[in-house]
Amino acid sequence: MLFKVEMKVNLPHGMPAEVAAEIKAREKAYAQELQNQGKWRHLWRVAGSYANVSIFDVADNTELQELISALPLFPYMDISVAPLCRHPSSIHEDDS
Ligand SMILES: O=C(O)CC1=CCC(=O)O1
Repeated sequence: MLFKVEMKVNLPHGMPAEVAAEIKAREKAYAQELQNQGKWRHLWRVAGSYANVSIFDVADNTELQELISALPLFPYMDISVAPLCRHPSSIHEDDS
């Protein structure tokens, strides 16, 4: 199942820089692991914002919840999720 996931990062202003850097490093490693597994298909920065738009390819809602809630930045993000299905006008046969 494909899901569009929008994540907006809101780190506390008082968070020490080294703590933020350590969380971001763990976030990057985890995100790249999921991309290598094919579960995090797209990861795009929203220009001008500390936010991303992502496409996840997972078995079901439960797997998505497990993956997202394990993100190191999870406590500091506003996240919205939308399920996707194939558009009838799409020419890309792998859109499923
Ligand atoms: O910077 C972000 O948008 C949050 C994030 C998600 C995966 C990652 O490496 O950073």
